[in-house]
Amino acid sequence: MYVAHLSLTDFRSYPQVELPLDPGITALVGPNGQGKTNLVEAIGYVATLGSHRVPSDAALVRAGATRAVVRTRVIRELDPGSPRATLVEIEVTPGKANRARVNGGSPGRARDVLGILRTVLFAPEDLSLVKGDPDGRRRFLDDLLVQITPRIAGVVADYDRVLRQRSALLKSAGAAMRGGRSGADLRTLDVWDAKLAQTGAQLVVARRDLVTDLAPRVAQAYEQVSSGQGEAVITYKASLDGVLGEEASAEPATTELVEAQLLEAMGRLRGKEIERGVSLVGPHRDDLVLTLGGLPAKGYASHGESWSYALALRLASYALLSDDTSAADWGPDGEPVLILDDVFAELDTRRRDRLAELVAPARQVLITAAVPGDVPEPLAGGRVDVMSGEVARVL
Ligand SMILES: Nc1ncnc2c1ncn2[C@@H]1O[C@H](COP(=O)(O)OP(=O)(O)OP(=O)(O)O)[C@@H](O)[C@H]1O
Repeated sequence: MYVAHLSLTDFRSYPQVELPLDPGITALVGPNGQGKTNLVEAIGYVATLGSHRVPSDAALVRAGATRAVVRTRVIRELDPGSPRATLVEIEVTPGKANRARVNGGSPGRARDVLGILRTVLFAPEDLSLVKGDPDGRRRFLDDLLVQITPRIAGVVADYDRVLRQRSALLKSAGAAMRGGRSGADLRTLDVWDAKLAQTGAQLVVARRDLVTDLAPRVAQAYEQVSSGQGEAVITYKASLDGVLGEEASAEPATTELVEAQLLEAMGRLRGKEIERGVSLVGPHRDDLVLTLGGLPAKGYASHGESWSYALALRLASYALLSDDTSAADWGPDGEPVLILDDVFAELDTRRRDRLAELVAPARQVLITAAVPGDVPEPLAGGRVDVMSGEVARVL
């Protein structure tokens, strides 16, 4: 698939901009702060309903405006030689539920457009996948899951809601106990335990399966990027195992089994959870463990190795999505749009050339760079200059 057109209204620095795009390679080039990343961020938003730079939507709306609109025309080839265009329009209104329209139809839930466009975006922020806290790695897994199986977005949203409500209840149960009262809160807690176990189990199983599929691709991508220096191994570490012991994940992870395990773990932790007012077990406490040559990447890997690892995670995601022939909701041609935001300036020449070689054959690659010379020769395809909110194709 590829994006044939991007149109933005009041998104980031752009009051209005139109950007026609071709398949193949496009480098968006211009000095710092001119709006290159804003363009690719918008394309990534259509695929994931999130920004790779900020956790909430507020900064995406142009200062002074109340809502932003992102429109893309996505082309997907259902059969060779028969491309189909889908127009996706998302209205971003911070503080309210975002709305989306497909092919000019009536507005619906934004979540319903997930699966139409797939992207894999690699950016300097990805270094935190290796060096940062587990929440970034959990989001990495969930974003990828949603691109493969869009309905998982509903499970993630349900889990977050249940988690918030259960935590509130744990706090009030703790306060009641300290005040010498008990009763109603504990009975209600049983209901929320069941809900947390039910939605949490779906997420844990989906993530574990995803990591199983991703692991060999990460190992291969790391080897390619680093020219065979060090073995990259990824594993899913469930917080359940910390409560029930490693044998909890020894059996094949069916949803029913994990649901029962989560319930048992919550039962064991109840006193502690009430005391602390937080949910201590479940996918919100899990992690994706990254090791390099048998050592944890976080804390041991060098800066360059951490970069290669982050890149390997993205290239592996790209390979997985490209190989996934179920291709979300509407047929084949699921190869995602590959976005490389500001990355070449950060890589040494060897890694730069290696990356260029690996991504050059992709269906559509969008690159941002402040200096044209940072874009390696094999990727010097189409160029768009970005300057003061204007975009101009360089012929
Ligand atoms: N919500 C917003 N409203 C108005 N302007 C914004 C908003 N968010 C970001 N900007 C502006 O957008 C510009 C940054 O754009 P962007 O990050 O796309 O730059 P860039 O061309 O990728 O730069 P660099 O090469 O430094 O990465 C900044 O000038 C910033 O002030």
